[in-house]
Amino acid sequence: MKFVCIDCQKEMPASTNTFTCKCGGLLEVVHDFSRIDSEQLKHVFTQRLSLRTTPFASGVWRYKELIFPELEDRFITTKYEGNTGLYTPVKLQEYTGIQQLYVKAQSENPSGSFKDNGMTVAVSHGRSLGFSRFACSSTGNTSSSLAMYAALAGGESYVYVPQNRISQNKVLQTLAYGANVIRFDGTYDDGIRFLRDHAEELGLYVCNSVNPMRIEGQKSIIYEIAQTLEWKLPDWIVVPGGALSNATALGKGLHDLYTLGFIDKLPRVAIVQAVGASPFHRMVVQKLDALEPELSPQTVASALNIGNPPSWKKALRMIEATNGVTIAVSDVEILDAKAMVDQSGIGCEPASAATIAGLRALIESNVIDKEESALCILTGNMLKDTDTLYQYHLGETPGRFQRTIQNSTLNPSST
Ligand SMILES: Cc1ncc(COP(=O)(O)O)c(C=O)c1O
Ligand SMILES: N[C@@H](CCOP(=O)(O)O)C(=O)O
Repeated sequence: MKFVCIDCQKEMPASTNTFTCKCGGLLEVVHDFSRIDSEQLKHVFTQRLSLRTTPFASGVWRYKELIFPELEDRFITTKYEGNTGLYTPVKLQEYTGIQQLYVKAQSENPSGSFKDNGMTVAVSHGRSLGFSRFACSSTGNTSSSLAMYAALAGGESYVYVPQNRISQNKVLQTLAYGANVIRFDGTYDDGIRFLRDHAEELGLYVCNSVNPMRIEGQKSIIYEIAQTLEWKLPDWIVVPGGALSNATALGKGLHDLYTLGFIDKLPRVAIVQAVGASPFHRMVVQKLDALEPELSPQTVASALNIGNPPSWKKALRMIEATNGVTIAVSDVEILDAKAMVDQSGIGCEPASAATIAGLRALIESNVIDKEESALCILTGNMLKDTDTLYQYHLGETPGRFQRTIQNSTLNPSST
């Protein structure tokens, strides 16, 4: 395993805490899979499904050979993440208009979001390099996940969170896990810039998705989906787009599965952004040469409040490789889709529901045919942002699927 710069192709050992090449490009992990026997490995992955308490019971470390084969098991910090539910909710099928719909509930991860798939690998990599101080810039989910794994590893976490437009619940979850929470006036993008410039001098191991080990962990999401579906993926995979780590990891995982012969066809991918934070979508539809950052991203889906997604080049490569598409949806569309996800019994936070809103819009505009099959990745838990829930159902936020609380005198005739 080595790190390779995606811009100048310079190679470096994977035993480094520097995730940006001298030329400014992001690094990615390159494995040597030439000695892998895919059929035998499939068998091993199936056997590990029945494990309960070894690291291989994790839905990430089950695939260790494809993620971080060199890691000594004593460095693995795991909460048995992954192994999340794959559902086929009729309500969402009807709402989006597609005939076959799957949703993958990464919200069922231990800290409540998809970040755990990546964080277990980043923290384990950091530990193997001798780090015990971990850091991130975050809108709240990365920080909750990092705080949880750092605590589990007996280390310390330093998390930089924007003062405004993020969910209080996520900050509290982070704090409660014991993190050092540093609030600042700015956005996720400013925090990333700060860590890029200062993490090394502060002795901090950076756990954001600029760290290629995060991406290695997150690609297990598509491995797990493929294994559950007996290595046959739906026609479309739909992911939300903020910093674009989901999109990047999905691209890398699909590439692995296809080149190793685990799947014989690549699905198409749709990335859904929020209208108020959609620089990647704008770049794709306007065929711009480079991403033009959005200086003041603003969406109710606070996890998507990212104006300068670091991984845009990796995500673009994935869109090209899968003949993918991008779309932006409004806050109202996101909140109505979220209400439908919640009322289907699965539940998710606003950023995740962007996938359902996006799928619905792509079907309405005939980009996706309703006869095709699709899978939406639901990235975060519905209790991650109760302020937005309150505002939608009991406050002033417009929408179509509000529920009300009835007052009662506990008289049976009132039910
Ligand atoms: C719940 C949730 N959904 C979606 C996203 C956006 O995903 P990505 O940054 O990988 O594009 C985030 C934040 O990254 C998130 O926390
Ligand atoms: N929504 C994210 C922001 C992106 O973070 P990264 O870990 O992909 O760099 C968060 O939860 O902080």
